[in-house]
Amino acid sequence: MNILDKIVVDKRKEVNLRKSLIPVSQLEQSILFNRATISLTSNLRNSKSGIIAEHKRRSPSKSVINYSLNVQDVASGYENAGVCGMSILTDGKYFGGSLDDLLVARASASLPLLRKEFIIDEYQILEAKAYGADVILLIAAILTKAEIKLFSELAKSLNLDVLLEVHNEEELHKSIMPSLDMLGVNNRNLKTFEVSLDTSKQLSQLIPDDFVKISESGISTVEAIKELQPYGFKGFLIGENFMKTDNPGESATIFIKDLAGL
Ligand SMILES: O=C(O)c1ccccc1NCC(=O)[C@H](O)[C@H](O)COP(=O)(O)O
Repeated sequence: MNILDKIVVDKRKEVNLRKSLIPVSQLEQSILFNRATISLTSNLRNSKSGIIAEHKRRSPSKSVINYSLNVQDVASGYENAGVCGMSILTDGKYFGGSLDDLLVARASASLPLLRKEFIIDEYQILEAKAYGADVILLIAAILTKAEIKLFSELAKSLNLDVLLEVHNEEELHKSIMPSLDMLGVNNRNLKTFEVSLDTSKQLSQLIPDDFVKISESGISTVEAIKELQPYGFKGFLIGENFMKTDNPGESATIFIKDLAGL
């Protein structure tokens, strides 16, 4: 079993429990459920930096990253830095996150918010909307083609953007469909946890131009972004590099200024 398999086993139990505690009708009554969403896809198309900054307390690859920050400060710091969007890990067991983190970020910043979650059930997409997300992540490695279609079409019907994540060519081939907005290549090998930008570079040429391309994981320098931009990447998802510091917003500000050559 690789780490994704383990996460999915736990996630199925968690989602079943959540469904038994909070019915869909209650999610639909959330005051956020009918809010107008903000498009990360449009922000990325019009941005020079393309930075999507993540809130990430811990991870399977790095263990503890930072438990001493509050989401409100991180979200407003990222917004002041000028990032295009914010990613919020809502998984508790492996990443130390929660749906409350998403709610607090929603109240603290007007950025497009990505619910970074291991989505295996339509219920989690309704949760994402009810807790203030603008974008959902679908991970090709844990979904069938039929599930990708069903989940992405549900998300679009709720005006949520859809980011589909792949690790290899096979996942990419089964996933391409019009109900996706963005295609993300994850540079982290989930068997070894090694990261290589070559994964993004190799898969980039197979991604049709209709989708905004995002490179995810292991990005810690401005040079890495400059290396990836010629391959057509418009978005760069950065977690640990900002979150390991005392002030992720300030780190993102310095990073974005460096990138712009200021
Ligand atoms: O980060 C991990 O260890 C991890 C392990 C298993 C599944 C997913 C994982 N990370 C989720 C992410 O996609 C990253 O948090 C995101 O791309 C940012 O990565 P980084 O900049 O390297 O923190």
